[in-house]
Amino acid sequence: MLPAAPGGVSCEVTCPAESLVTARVELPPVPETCLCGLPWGSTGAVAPQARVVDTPRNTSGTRIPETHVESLATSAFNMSQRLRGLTLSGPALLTSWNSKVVPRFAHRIPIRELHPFLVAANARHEHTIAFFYREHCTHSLMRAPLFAAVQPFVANVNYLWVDVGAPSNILDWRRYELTHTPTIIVFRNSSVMHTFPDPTTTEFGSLLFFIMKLTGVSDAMDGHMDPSFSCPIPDHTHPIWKPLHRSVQEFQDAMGLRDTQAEELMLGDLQTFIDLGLQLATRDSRLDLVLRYLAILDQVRVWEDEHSFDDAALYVSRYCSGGTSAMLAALAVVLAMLVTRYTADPVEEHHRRQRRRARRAMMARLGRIPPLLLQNPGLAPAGPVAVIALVVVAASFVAPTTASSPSIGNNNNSKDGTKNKKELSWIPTSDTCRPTYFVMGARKGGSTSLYHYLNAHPNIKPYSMSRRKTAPSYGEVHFLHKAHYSLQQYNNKFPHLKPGEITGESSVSTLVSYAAPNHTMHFCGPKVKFLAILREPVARMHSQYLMRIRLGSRLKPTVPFRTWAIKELQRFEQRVIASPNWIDGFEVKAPLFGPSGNGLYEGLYSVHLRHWFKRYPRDQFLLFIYDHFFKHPSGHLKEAYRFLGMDDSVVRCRKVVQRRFNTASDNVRVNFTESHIHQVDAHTDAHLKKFFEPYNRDLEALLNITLPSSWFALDETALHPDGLQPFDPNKQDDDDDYEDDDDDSLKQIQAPTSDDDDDDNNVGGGDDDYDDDAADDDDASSRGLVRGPGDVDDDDDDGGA
Ligand SMILES: Nc1ncnc2c1ncn2[C@@H]1O[C@H](COP(=O)(O)OS(=O)(=O)O)[C@@H](OP(=O)(O)O)[C@H]1O
Repeated sequence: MLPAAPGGVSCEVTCPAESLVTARVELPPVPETCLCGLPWGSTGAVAPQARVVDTPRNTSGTRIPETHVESLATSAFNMSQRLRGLTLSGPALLTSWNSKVVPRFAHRIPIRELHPFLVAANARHEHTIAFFYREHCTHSLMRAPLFAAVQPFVANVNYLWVDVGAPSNILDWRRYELTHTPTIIVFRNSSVMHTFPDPTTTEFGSLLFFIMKLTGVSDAMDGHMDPSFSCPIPDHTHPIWKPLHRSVQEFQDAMGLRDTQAEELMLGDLQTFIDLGLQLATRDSRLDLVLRYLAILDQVRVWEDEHSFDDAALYVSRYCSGGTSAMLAALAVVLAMLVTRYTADPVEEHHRRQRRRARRAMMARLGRIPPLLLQNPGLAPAGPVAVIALVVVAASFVAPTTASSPSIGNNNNSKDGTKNKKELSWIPTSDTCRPTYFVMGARKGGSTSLYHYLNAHPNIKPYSMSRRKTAPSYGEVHFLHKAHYSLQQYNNKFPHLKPGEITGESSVSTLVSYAAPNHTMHFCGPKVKFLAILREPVARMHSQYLMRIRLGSRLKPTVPFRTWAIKELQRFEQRVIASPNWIDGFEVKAPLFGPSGNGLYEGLYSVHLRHWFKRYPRDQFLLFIYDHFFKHPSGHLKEAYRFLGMDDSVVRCRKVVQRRFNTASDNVRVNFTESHIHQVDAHTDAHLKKFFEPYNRDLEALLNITLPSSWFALDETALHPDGLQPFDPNKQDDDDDYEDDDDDSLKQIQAPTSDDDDDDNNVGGGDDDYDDDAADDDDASSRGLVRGPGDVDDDDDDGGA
């Protein structure tokens, strides 16, 4: 973003990936910040105000007329006001519908009928020009009049409107290699002659452009070309599609609206639609609809790795093709904002009263807003957008902000200890999760000890295992990264809490899970807190290796540490090669491994933390360095208590921290005597340290800390120019060293099976040695934990303590 210009805001406007133009425009003043990354398709009646401050060009370097960019930018800007992170792209699309520039398609054939048609046309040696559209693709609709306008001038050709229809037509989409709508394809003798995905110019019309291109006069138009824009056809092979599509359907079903009905309702009477949404937002029974829709947005966000609801809404609108979804997404965002503002944090019964009061206040204010709007003629042109805007502004006026809310465990008091009636609390319902803090790792970082130390506090209650529990709790629930359980089943794993009490869990895969931040936000809300102990990555890796051998968990005692390290490095590199975009500037863009992780991947703390920081503010994390924590454990434990809002004077911390949990001797299953091959030799240590060095430096920068020098200390002379070398270069690493997991005792400790795909959506394909259940092996068995059969899937457990 550029610095604000006098009297306005400058921002870099870049079209989404499928568009072509990059330009910098100066925009009128807006609250907070300016809006970037708008869909260029959001056009409509606007008052031009944006000013281009450099020369817009498309990706092929062609200069784009400034006036055109200005009008598009202004149009998008005006219709998509940014309000506290919200882009109302739905209403923006809606405006173009309402303006009635777009006729409904008069002539159409479904794509399924196109092939027989072409075969028949072929028999007659005819050409066919087909305009592929989707009913709810705004861009298709906007191009349609241009296509229609040219029709009278086209002779001796079949002129077709082809409805690409629903996902069930995917084979036909593939047959014609359709990726976007609108697309124009010219067929000759029933085979494709030319394909023009969204060939569009506002001045000449898409087909006219096509004809000019055919006749060779198109070069003359280059200076007048628009940036292209179109609706991508959803990738139905992508794993997200099914849940996304299902969620959208469920949402619309739950609202009692078919897609077209919703659309008509919106088009016919936007105010009614908004009123309906607001009613939903104020009724308990319907809040889950909003949350459900947020789940859709979350899915999209996980997929696209976007940063805010408006981006997610944008993608929903694209992948669900059109105005309805965009509108619903935008509306859902508004509602969600209202909901989250009015249902902020923890637990107890008396907070329900607060919530009821808050809801009454909200309803009163909402009831007042439309008349206010009507009385203010200045707001009239903004219409529906302003309605939503004012609702949001009004809601934020009466509701507390996240920053001002109290910390967990002390949620009824403001920071200075006085009661603040305006501060509302997050009330866990069946829709929210019971734990309010998470020890998130790192694996082998001492998290078991930390979790036990925390639980020594009388008001911090541990994760409760089932009634049939056979071993002490280690706090791993495997919910946030795998979603094996329903929320209710998850909550049942925790005790019921009295006022002033909190509970939490410790699943060491949480830190590295790509899906967990979104899951946590979705199920546990914005106020939960996180603790982690970060251990020097090579030591951490070594500890993990030894644990696996001691437990006989997929690693034979004959495998030297160096061999395992090489194998892990290779796995890491293979995954990186398979997913070249997984990281960008130490920011993870794609999950490289599932929760089973990888010896190296798990030590890239900055990468994982940065992913978390995108979802939760930094001050909700308490991060310890292993070396520091265990040097002065009692002082740091007190700090952890205070961080969780608990009184640190009621526990004798010095006594509590005397015990070490989950040490080497706690997790021995096989007869194993450590020898030199199990140690970290200088060569391996040097190469691994070298590997981790940039990530550790990045961690220092991210957390603004100085790590202990031991994290970087390496013996340069032990480095080999060709990288980490096996003990015997002639000996291939034998996969037999990595045992198949046919050990029943290990199977017992796996998390319950589920039809759910791995939420982390590994790239790089399967690695049989390391499936996701290995994570659970690590999490559970690593701690010497022996679960009884009922402990892992005892979903009927009422969890009561
Ligand atoms: N008080 C104290 N001081 C120093 N070190 C300690 C302490 N408590 C736990 N530990 C060490 O932490 C390692 C176990 O970490 P985790 O509990 O996070 O392991 S796990 O991922 O949950 O399996 C494990 O490390 P290794 O012994 O190297 O395997 C524990 O010894």
